[in-house]
Amino acid sequence: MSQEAELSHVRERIDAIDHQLMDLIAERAACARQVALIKSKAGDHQFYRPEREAQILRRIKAENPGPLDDEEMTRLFREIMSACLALEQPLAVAYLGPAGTFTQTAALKHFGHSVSTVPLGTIPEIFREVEAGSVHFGVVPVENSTEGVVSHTLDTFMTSPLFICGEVCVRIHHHLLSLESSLASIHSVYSHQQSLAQCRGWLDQNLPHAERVPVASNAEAARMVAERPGTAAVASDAAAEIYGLGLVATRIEDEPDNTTRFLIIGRADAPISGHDKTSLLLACRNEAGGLHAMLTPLADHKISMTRIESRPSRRGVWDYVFFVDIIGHRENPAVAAALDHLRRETLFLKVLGSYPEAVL
Ligand SMILES: C=C(O[C@@H]1C=C(C(=O)O)C=C[C@H]1O)C(=O)O
Repeated sequence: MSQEAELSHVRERIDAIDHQLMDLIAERAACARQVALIKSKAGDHQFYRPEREAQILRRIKAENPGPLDDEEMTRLFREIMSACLALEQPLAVAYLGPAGTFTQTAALKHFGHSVSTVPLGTIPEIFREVEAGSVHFGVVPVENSTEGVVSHTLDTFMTSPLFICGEVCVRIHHHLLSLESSLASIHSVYSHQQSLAQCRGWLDQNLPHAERVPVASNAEAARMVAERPGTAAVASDAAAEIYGLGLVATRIEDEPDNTTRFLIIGRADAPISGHDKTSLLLACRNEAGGLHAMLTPLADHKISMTRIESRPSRRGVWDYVFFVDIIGHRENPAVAAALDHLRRETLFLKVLGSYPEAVL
């Protein structure tokens, strides 16, 4: 067979597969519509089901036959589900803007591209809009593998009635964006203070004399730099594209596997998915053994803790509060028993939410 004939044979096969795929996706979308009808009839307006989506994505990952890797395969299914859900209920998701931030990347990674993303200026504003019901969910950064905790997010949870209903991790690559084409012409570098910190080593080495200017977000830095010759921003390639900037240097983060974890916040948490986490806010007695007494119930019920963070309470009543993440859903019997026990051992316990462990 000639190369032409061989190619056209395989292409015919691809066309036929695409046709089948389209029919199957359309059939899937019709099923999602049917689900919406059944839910509406029962007066259930919870169209978005994070636990069900997590289960589907986990199954896709487990059954993926290759040659596409798990990340690619789950990403494709993430988008199919996102489009199907949009037929049931178009979701509005607030994130820390402006357009082009890593928080927007996190929102799209978690929900897929069929949601509308709403940029807001500050973390407390995101909480307020979700509370007010003007958006369905919010996405906020909570911790970075190099720089640690995003304290603003934790502090906002102390007074918020909202729940955590999901988590998503994004690999962060920082680039140096500018109107200039050489490092020698750059006298100031703008970015969010976390990003400046994540690139400290590179900046010390390559731009030791440039002033570092912390601003509200990386994307805001890119927006400002687009109007200021002689400056540069540390931000994402999405921001470079949106604000028309060139990349003077790429991947300038000090840690190659620099990852940020984001939380999805909503007015309710998520039902059991089978692989869940629970986030807690605790205050213990300010006395010898206080912290020990707080952790004993977790150990007694064999609950693993994945994170513990202390923050000044800023309320005067307790000196410090602790943010603790544990494995398991609050409705799992062992977790429920540990929480009962914890309630007796601590001055204050608030369950910030149970939610599926990140799949993507
Ligand atoms: C179809 C449903 O509703 C939504 C859409 C889903 C999908 O497309 O698979 C999954 C969960 C929900 O977010 C459902 O609840 O099963």
